[in-house]
Amino acid sequence: MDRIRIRGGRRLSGSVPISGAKNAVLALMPAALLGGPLTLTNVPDLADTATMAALLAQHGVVVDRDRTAGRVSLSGAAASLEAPYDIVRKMRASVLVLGPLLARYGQARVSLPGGCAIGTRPVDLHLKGLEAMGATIDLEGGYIEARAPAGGLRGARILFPSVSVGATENLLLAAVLARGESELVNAAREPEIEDLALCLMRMGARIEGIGTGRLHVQGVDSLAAATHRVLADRIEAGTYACAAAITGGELLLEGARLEHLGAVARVLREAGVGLAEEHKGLRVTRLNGLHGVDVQTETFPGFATDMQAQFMALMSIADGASMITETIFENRFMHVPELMRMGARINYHGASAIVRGVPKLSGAPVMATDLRASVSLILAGLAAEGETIVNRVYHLDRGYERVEAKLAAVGADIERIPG
Ligand SMILES: CC(=O)N[C@H]1[C@@H](OP(=O)(O)OP(=O)(O)OC[C@H]2O[C@@H](n3ccc(=O)[nH]c3=O)[C@H](O)[C@@H]2O)O[C@H](CO)[C@@H](O)[C@@H]1O
Ligand SMILES: C=C(OP(=O)(O)O)C(=O)O
Repeated sequence: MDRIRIRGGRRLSGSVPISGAKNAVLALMPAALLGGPLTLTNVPDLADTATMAALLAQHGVVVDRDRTAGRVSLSGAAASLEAPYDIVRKMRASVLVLGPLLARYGQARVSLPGGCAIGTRPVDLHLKGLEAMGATIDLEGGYIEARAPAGGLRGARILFPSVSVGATENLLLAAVLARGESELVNAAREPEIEDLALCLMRMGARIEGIGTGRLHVQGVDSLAAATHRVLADRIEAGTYACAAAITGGELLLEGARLEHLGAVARVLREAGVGLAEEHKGLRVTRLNGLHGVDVQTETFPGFATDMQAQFMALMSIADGASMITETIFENRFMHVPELMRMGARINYHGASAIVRGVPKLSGAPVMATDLRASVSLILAGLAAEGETIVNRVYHLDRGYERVEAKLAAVGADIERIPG
């Protein structure tokens, strides 16, 4: 297994190209099951993109992927309507093939994704929404067995009792080919959903209310070919913003958009980080000292749960205390004991952690159990005195394209040690 070695204490400066968003591309690629061909550009070269490509290929979609150019073309009809356990267990977003398969082919058999390190993550809202559209769902042998009524899925009014990014995406993907009108109420408003809706519109879908919590969809008979550029990854951008801040540096995040950071931008500014939108992207500067700021994770435009671990690393060297409350996932503090091994002072109980800033962190061998936890340890390593070795880098490779190369290019002393 690869590891990453960091020798901390270097101030970062320069430009970092922000890749296409992992969480957008994982919802966009399954749209190819609805029609097409679909060509996506600005596709990040990630383990998760490769997993989604493999899943679609085993469904029978022809995947033409140019990793260097960041382009994926997806064409052809599905020959298999089954998403097998061996692929779904690697990546929960695989469940996003369910809505499209059911809408276009009238049936699907998709492995239940199960929980993961950050929480139990059920898919009940996805299934209830599809049932409201007339589908019959059985859970059998660890699989979701779904069947549309004769004549196909029917449009429906779906009121989400709580906001779910994945359920909104799955039901939007299903509603665009359902008969009649659908309304998704209390839908997630994350920028990745707007990106999915815009791509579906390019393919011929009829959607109103894009960017709001209420999506109206008028089903159409078929979707046609389209080309769509994946939006920039706001979580990668937020992560590099923390890298600039934690090293006292300045970075231009090429392609990043301030409006997509939501509350992350406000909180970073309160902490003493300068953010300015420029023609090429977002300039991030650590102004003077860093101050402790309290945050609570929320759905967009609130503070993203996917930025919580990185912000905690930053707060670990701020002046004063910061209370960080995780409201989205029940077990998303696995970075805490590892940050503490590097000298961070953190107390946590239940969903809240109090971080009392220390003047210096010290390098240590550390291990992470999920994607954002891993990158928070890299951030801590950039600021720490001495050497940090981050183990289990495969988590990082799910969501960060060439992280060590991007950081080394702006002055970090970082390298990958092949395992
Ligand atoms: C590939 C992708 O885009 N992943 C993102 C997506 O995950 P994902 O789509 O899985 O997250 P959701 O928004 O669905 O989950 C939010 C909360 O709702 C719960 N829930 C969800 C569905 C359901 O049917 N029942 C239910 O109870 C979840 O357990 C969780 O506690 O949004 C999360 C919240 O912004 C991000 O952290 C993930 O990075
Ligand atoms: C939790 C995340 O992703 P996923 O939903 O793919 O596990 C993430 O991107 O931080």
